[in-house]
Amino acid sequence: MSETMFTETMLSVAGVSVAYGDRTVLDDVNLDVPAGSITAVLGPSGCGKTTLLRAIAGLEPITAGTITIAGETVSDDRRRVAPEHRDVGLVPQDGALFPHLTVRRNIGFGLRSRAGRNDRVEEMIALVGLGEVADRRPGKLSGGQRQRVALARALAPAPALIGLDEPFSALDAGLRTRLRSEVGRLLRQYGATALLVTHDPVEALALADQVVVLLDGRVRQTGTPEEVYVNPADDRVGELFGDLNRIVIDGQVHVVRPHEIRLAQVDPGTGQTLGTVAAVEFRGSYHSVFVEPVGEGAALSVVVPAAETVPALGTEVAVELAAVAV
Ligand SMILES: Nc1ncnc2c1ncn2[C@@H]1O[C@H](COP(=O)(O)OP(=O)(O)OP(=O)(O)O)[C@@H](O)[C@H]1O
Repeated sequence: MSETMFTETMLSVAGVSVAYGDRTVLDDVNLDVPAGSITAVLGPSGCGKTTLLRAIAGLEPITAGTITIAGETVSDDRRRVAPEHRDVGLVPQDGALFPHLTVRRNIGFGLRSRAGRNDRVEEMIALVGLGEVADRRPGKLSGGQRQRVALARALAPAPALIGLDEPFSALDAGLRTRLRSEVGRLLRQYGATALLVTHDPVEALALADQVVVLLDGRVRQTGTPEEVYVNPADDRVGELFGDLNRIVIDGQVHVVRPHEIRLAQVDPGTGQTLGTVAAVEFRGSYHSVFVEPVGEGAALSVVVPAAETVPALGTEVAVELAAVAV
């Protein structure tokens, strides 16, 4: 966890399974979300992320296990509390706003009691910074504005838990990054407890206190962003976060990230790992350089900052661990 100490568990998913017909899509899933924190469920398409969120929201029956929200058991083998009584706010993938209602009325939609409704709506509009477009309908908003309305609508009733389903996937790259940090800031400012499901490792690492890696309907690893990135439970988890290199130094195999190795001048007789530059891809602030090792092994992926010179294709280079390099 980050600096904050989380004590109360706001969401507990214990031994939960879900099946569609005779096909099990969630198998004995366990996760706890501490109050006031953000947990990301990360996994590739089809691993069961949306199903998990739907089960938590009460939209999907479970076949085994228990779901507890704010101390109340909402799903187990005997009971399934209706979605509207679960105290969960959902931000679906496409925002799912009501097209015929203004921003203001969309945000106020889930507020049952009239008392204080207007004040609450204005508070939410201010929180997400949509004052200037509050009387527009969703069709007249940008994608980023629509997602902020969806977030405000989910937050308005002050639910125990906010569930976000790939909330940035429909947005272009620049807006995605901007909105991601903005939503992270809003959730923290608000003290919300959130479960974010995503296939995007950057999103999970950037936003979450805790990352739960879901593969084929099973939790493969749970940890802080640093833990799952630096010490993946196995290769499949490691590969979710991008290139993994296996580099042999003095007969020992090191499994390292691209930024943990670097290119060096070939120094004969030193037992370096040698290879030739097989491909170079420009990635904006850095180049990804792929080195085909001499002898066996897959190409090594090395990060070279854009300000540094990139060797030409075919150049013979040495690859060494950045940590031991001098
Ligand atoms: N209503 C349904 N009936 C039958 N199978 C379903 C149903 N909904 C989802 N599935 C299947 O269950 C599996 C998990 O789907 P789910 O949508 O939860 O995955 P996901 O990780 O959210 O994927 P994506 O990121 O593509 O949305 C998939 O194989 C999917 O095809």
